[in-house]
Amino acid sequence: MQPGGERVDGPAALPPEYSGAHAMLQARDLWLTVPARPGAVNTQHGQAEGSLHIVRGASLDLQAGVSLGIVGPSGSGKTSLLMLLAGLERPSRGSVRIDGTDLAGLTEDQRAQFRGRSIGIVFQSFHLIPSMTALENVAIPLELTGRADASRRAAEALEQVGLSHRLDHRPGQLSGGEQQRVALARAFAPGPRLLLADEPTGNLDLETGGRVADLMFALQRERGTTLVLITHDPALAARCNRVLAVSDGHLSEPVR
Ligand SMILES: Nc1ncnc2c1ncn2[C@@H]1O[C@H](COP(=O)(O)OP(=O)(O)OP(=O)(O)O)[C@@H](O)[C@H]1O
Repeated sequence: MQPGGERVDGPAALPPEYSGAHAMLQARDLWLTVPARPGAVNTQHGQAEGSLHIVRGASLDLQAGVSLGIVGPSGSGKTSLLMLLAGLERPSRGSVRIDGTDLAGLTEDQRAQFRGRSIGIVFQSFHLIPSMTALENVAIPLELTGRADASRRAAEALEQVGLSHRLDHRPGQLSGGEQQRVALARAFAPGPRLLLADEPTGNLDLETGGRVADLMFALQRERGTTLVLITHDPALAARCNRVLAVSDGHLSEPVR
């Protein structure tokens, strides 16, 4: 990683507060270091036993409304990096600022509230609550952030992903593509400034995955949401404004 991190510029018509030096998402020298198993020799990075550096000095600046694809081999640290950006993991070193808020300055509860309002997350395996209907799954984050009209907004969000005829279906009664569309509705419904997507098409066949990706990019552009997309698929990553690669915990320009 170059000193100062990777700068990813936004589209031409950015609001003034997010142009220039004001990055919407700013990660600085992020490290995630965990203890290696007692007695285990850490050969992964050729270093002494005792600690495992899963993310190693990742930095980036991302302007509002920009999409960034992150590629890299299995086990290289992509999901771990995303967890740091979401504030779901605490960095061992470094900082994450989103819309000017330093995640380290928030308590656990404040971070959860902040995430609920400002960050949408989409996972490979959907992570819907099986006992709840599509409508309830989408309404939950809205209720948690205190929206009085959660149910109406959830219904609108499901309509926007073409699922107004599936409001009362539980995840087990939905196809994989439909479940991921529910997950997209859930992620976008609170109007997040940042969407973090971890292999959102990884559990879907090519055609269904393509349709889910089309929908995700359409919503992202329409809402001006900043997107960080993790994927194994170079073609999907290439749909983003910019692509970076993770290798052995390092973030860098991908090798072409
Ligand atoms: N809390 C943890 N403790 C120990 N090792 C961990 C922890 N979290 C992740 N790892 C290890 O760090 C490495 C990176 O994991 P990560 O899930 O970030 O990779 P990835 O690039 O997302 O992989 P994949 O593409 O297969 O999902 C893996 O070897 C994983 O086993």
